[in-house]
Amino acid sequence: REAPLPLPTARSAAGTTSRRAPERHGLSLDFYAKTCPAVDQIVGNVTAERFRDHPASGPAVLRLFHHDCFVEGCDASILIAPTTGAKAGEAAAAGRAVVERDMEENRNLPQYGFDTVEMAKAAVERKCPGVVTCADVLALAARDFVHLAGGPHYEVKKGRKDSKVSLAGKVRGSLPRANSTVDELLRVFAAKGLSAGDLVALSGGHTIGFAHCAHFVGRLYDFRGTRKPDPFMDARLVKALRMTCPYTGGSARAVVPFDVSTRSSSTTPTTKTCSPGWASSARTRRSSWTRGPGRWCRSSVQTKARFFKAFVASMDRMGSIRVKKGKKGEVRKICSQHL
Ligand code: HEM
Ligand SMILES: [Ca+2]
Repeated sequence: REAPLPLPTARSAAGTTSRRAPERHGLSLDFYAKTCPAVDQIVGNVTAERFRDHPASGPAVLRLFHHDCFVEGCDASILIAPTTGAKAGEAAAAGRAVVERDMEENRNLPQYGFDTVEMAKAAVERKCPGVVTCADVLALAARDFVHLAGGPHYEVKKGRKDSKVSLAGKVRGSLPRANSTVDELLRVFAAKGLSAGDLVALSGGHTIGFAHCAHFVGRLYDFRGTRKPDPFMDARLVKALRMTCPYTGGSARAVVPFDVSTRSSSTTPTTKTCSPGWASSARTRRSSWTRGPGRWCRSSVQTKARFFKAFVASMDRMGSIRVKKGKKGEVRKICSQHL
């Protein structure tokens, strides 16, 4: 019997560095107490309606929040509209992307995620014009959808300013990729001040949502030139995924839910978090944890309560990355356009 691994709980993750996110970044729960006291509720009305009419908005918004915070901090830089018209032609001709959304990493972020944030922001603007930032609306909406989808509820600290720029050049290397090794993921997270514990907990975001077949089809049929599936993947999972994702001739638009049912698997957070999403990158033998990435993952999300606690703490840390204050930022009126 192997000795139990240290658990990457919220406390140990925070304790590994001197980070004290909330105070350091000056975010607070009552930031809009005087200027827009009902902001949580106003956003909540919109997210509840969107979840009812268009549930896929939930994962879309959660992912937006992640893609925002990892590139230049949580400043709504991801929300600036992609290049269109003459400028798009010029940029394409020069082989150059302009804003973050022009980059390949962000191209398949679903439009309904952006629309949802825009709707929530419009509702807030009607009640408290020019006060609440898009960055804060995004943080609140992401929180709402986590809860609506059956996850934990938590309070969101506010006070983030919106960015004055959105630059395509800042994207490369800032976001984790589907084929990153664990070591690469750890580096990307560390560069944002996030620990291995945060990486595991936040991967729980993949409890909801969808992935395009292209991200993993090689692992289903020809893992690293072996003409066999990835040996680290559960055979039932491979079978289930192959039904949606043929090796050739499939639709580039086909997606599968992260939380694929393998029938005999239970629906504990352990299975959900550590299965498709985790198996994907936690397989490399070169990593320090690889003697049992699954085991490491499983041990940290053993119980729902523990996983929820770690997830909430890590969301708070992710939501505090490089927050802009004062004149360093703006309060946009429409999230897709700078002032
Ligand atoms: C740990 C490193 C991560 C990697 C390698 C990763 C990778 C991916 C990939 C490849 C997809 C599928 C995209 C598509 O095919 O359209 C995806 C979707 C998603 N990711 Fe991540 N991601 C990571 C971290 C996160 C974090 C930190 C969160 C938020 C807490 C998150 C939330 C989501 C959500 C909710 C979706 C589904 C989006 C939808 O259905 O519209 N991811 N991710
Ligand atoms: Ca950003």
